[in-house]
Amino acid sequence: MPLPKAELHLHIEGTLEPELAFELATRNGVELPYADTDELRKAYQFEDLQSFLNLYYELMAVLRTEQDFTDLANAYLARAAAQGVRHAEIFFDPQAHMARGVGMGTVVEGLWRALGDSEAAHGVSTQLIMCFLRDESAESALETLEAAKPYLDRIVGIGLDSAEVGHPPVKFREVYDAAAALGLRRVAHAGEEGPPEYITEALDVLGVERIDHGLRCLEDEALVARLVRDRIPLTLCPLSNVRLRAVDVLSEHPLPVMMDAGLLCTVNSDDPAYFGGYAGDNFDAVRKTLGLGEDRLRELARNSFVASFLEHDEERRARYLAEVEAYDFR
Ligand SMILES: Nc1ncnc2[nH]cnc12
Ligand SMILES: [Zn+2]
Repeated sequence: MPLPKAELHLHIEGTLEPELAFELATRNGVELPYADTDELRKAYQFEDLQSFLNLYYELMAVLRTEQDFTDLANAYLARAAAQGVRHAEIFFDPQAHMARGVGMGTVVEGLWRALGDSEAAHGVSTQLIMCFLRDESAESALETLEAAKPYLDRIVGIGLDSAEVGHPPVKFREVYDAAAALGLRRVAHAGEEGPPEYITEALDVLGVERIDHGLRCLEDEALVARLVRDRIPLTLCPLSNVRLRAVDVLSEHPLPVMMDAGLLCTVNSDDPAYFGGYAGDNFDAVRKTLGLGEDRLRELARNSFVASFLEHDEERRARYLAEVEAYDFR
């Protein structure tokens, strides 16, 4: 049995495996510019975040109907469950679909058909976090929040993703204020490729409760001290960082340094279909390559539930935490 964990940084569109992409392309009559799954997999060589995003957005063209989103989410939940994920807070990118004429309702209802059954079908509790694309305009983000209003009972919070450099958090002050007024939780990608100032700004201007990635906080000692003091969780994604060249090789990933510094770190998969592994694979990789011992692995699993948005169900959080403490690594 794998170590129980929560996944807090997972883009559902980034779980689109080549096989499902081709299946949906056939179902929807969408032409993909790749002969087969092998050729597609060969395109998974990325130089940076943008080179990945280009393929990520291109492949989304196969997602058209509610059923497509249901199938996508069910495939992820089955894989996540097999790797010990007990709770998943799942990002989705509505603007990337609405730009193709796929409505907010299609996306949310489609995902919800899988998420609503997930506890019974997969043993995984779930929440949805709607992300705004930071390389789109602030007005577009506001329109997206407006379009989500009929579905807010299914959305726990908002996030900020896509191309980071040149799109500072402050650009989204208004939509984050509006979301907070609606009672939505707030997170944002910051310090993946962007500077540590973006992390500070996400905290001060957007009022985020967790930082997605946050890797570059290490360049600012005072910021690290603040993140430690305020117990701000970081949703790290080690395999993603290697594939997108935020770190050169996994053996040089700063996760152990960050944990030693007292940061509240979690380990997640980001876009597992593209980066070579799901949540459990990320745990396995840091265990083997970074030599993390049982105490550290248990700490990461504990942190994932501490950092999760389970305030509406503290009994459940306590149950998950008890599973982590009782876990026998042998
Ligand atoms: N790692 C990542 N960073 C920013 N935006 C993303 N969208 C999907 N994956 C992302
Ligand atoms: Zn991400």
